Amino acid sequence: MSGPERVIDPELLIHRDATALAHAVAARFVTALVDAQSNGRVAQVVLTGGRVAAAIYRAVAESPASATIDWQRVEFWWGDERFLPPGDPERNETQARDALLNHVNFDPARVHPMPADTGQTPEAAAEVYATELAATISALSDVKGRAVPAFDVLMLGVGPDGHVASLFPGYPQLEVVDVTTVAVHDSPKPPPTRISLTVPALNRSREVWFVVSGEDKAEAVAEALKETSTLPASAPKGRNRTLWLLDEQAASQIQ
Ligand SMILES: O=C(O)[C@H](O)[C@@H](O)[C@H](O)[C@H](O)COP(=O)(O)O
Repeated sequence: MSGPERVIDPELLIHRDATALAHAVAARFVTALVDAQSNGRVAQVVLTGGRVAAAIYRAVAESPASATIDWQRVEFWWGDERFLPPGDPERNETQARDALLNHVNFDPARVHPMPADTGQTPEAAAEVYATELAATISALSDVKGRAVPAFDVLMLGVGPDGHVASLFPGYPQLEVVDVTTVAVHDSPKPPPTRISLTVPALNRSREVWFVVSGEDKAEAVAEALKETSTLPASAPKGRNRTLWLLDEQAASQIQ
């Protein structure tokens, strides 16, 4: 029986604007990967979709410091995906390849996109991903039997409704705890069909980074930071650190 998990208070870092945020998170991302690799690990990162994430990926690709990363020893996962045909420009995988992966010397065997729609159901695709993920976040545990983090950095955008990945307020997937990956139908954010990691899977990371920009997110950010919040964005917590990486607009309603 594992003891109570330490409660990690969220840390807020507020940046002048979206551009400053993207470059600051890119610098943090580079450092986190270099630190993981300096500990002899393959750096395990979980990417997300959205405009803020895309700006961060571009800033990483443009950063001279990213040359200090051994990109062959970075393993890429996704926190969620739009269930669309392979190569669809709306897929988070396509966005990440265009903005980052196609500019670095990654190891294809270490890039794990969520399955595209090739005729199977999103449920079957979610199961395929859960199996692929299991090899990495299987029953790894420490000497006291506690599950240990599988990821070094897990990045999450936040929607105006407080969604993260493809876990939306009031949707049943938010409560799922017995599997790591689920299908989502009728998403309020188009496109409607998606695949998402569940909260327990999102929580298997040393660090969880919420990357949020814009006035339209300010209410969701302020709400998610309340102890009593039930928003999806209030659920993911890093084992070591939970960072809210914000610009001033997104932080403007925090009490
Ligand atoms: O597939 C998606 O759409 C994303 O995973 C989603 O969770 C996104 O990160 C947020 O909606 C924030 O998006 P923006 O950064 O574009 O506001």
